[in-house]
Amino acid sequence: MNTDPRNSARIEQNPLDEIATTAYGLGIVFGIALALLPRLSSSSITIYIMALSGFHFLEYWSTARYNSSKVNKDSFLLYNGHTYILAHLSALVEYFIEFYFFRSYKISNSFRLIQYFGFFLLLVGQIFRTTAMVTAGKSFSHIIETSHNPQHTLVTNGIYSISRHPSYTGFFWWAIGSQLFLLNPLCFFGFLYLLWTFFSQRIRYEESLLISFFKADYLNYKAKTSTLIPFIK
Ligand SMILES: C[S@@+](CC[C@H](N)C(=O)[O-])C[C@H]1O[C@@H](n2cnc3c(N)ncnc32)[C@H](O)[C@@H]1O
Repeated sequence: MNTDPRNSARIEQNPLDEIATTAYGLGIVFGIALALLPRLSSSSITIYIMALSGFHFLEYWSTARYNSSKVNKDSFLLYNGHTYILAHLSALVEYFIEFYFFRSYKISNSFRLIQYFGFFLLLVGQIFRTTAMVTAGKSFSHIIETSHNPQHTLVTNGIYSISRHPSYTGFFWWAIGSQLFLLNPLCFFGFLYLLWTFFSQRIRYEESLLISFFKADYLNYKAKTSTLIPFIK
């Protein structure tokens, strides 16, 4: 058993009432969406809500399980900035407006292939995201580390040998896939633009720090591993 206090979750950063309420709330949202699944003429919105609720639960769970010293009430990543909340609200608004005015397009069989592809991206995105958090373990942090701490080692194995930034790649394709799945053309392009801009800047900044921490080791890793986000080398 690991008794090193540096690896333990800090109780003052994890108010148990808040953690329990948040997890319960996410479970209720998931459960309501699941119960509505067979009752609606289009199931994509309920599956999207289940995927969103599952995503936020897994963010806390994988941090708590594999990176416990860094877990805190914000690890659910529910308050991920105004743009993030606005993006999901826009997706819901677009979906419902189009469902109201162009119902036949939203439930048409002609677009099934796009939806299947979107669902596939959503699923693969979630697998990349969670696997990255599990693989990186203590080297992972929701906030970019600006100084090198001794527990932070360079991770290049497992999913990090497939993509240099698997958690970002996963999040990128998850979000793009969700808009294909919802058949939301406006949010599809909006998400694509916002996410690409966000991740290209974040990766540039994160890598400048990683190079200062790991020097040639990171440069070698970078030279042989792609990001799997289009046009981000
Ligand atoms: C939110 S995590 C994202 C990790 C990675 N960019 C990804 O997408 O899987 C950010 C932290 O991970 C660290 N990090 C990124 N790539 C890493 C790697 N290959 N090995 C160790 N730490 C890494 C960064 O220093 C930063 O503090």
